[in-house]
Amino acid sequence: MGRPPKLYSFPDVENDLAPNLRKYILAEQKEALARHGKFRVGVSGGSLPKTLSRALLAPNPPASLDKWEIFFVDERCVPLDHDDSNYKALKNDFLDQLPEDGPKPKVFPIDETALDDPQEVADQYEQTLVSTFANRDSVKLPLFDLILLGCGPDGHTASLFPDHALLRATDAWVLSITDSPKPPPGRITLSLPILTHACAIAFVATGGGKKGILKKIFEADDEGRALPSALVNEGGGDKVSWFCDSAAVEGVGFPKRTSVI
Ligand SMILES: O=C1O[C@H](COP(=O)(O)O)[C@@H](O)[C@H](O)[C@H]1O
Repeated sequence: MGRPPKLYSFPDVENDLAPNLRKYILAEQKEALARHGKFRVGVSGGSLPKTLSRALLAPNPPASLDKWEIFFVDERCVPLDHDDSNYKALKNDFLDQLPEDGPKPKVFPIDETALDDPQEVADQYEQTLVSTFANRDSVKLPLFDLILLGCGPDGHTASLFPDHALLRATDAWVLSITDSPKPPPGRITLSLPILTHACAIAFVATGGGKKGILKKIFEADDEGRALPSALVNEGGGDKVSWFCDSAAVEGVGFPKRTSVI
């Protein structure tokens, strides 16, 4: 690996990982606000929203939350109130837990009008990105301030799955998938180049169910190197940080850090 990612390992999610993730996110927020007065964040579904809320809600939500713009790195093509919806997970675990009278982020869910046509959902979401990011960068690629990713037990991240043709897609910002190996089959996802273009990229992977796959990703042999999460490591280099607990990194030989400075 040229510019290796940072691998953080914490004994416990609640007491160690969450406060360090908070410190990291607030540092990225500070830099983003200094750069352009906004904090544009891409979030995942799965287990991420729960850990995010542990990190951000206590002792109090960030004061500048009204400067946050939250997008989804991937979404399942289901109604926003469906249990499989990544938006619903973020809403239940984080948005609905914010104090009523406090600042609120601006959130960009998918359009629900064409859920039976994932390509249409992807095109609409790409248009959302185009209109939001249009004044920056001359928009060759949207520049997220922070991307927060999960890593599935098979090494997938966002809705980019091992060996899938979407891993080679470079033209569109938002891609559709109709044969996701993990249900539901219809989904949209940011493409790999958009993920790795971000200013900062953080994976959150916890629990013993992740340990085998993290070993493969960080050992990066032929099989491991080709996994979607490993491709983010390769493309993002030292912009990438992994927030893991001891159970997830057991047996991983890669150098580990124990605290965000
Ligand atoms: O299906 C998905 O899975 C991944 C990983 O989820 P996790 O529960 O193993 O953390 C998630 O990052 C992605 O957003 C989601 O759609």
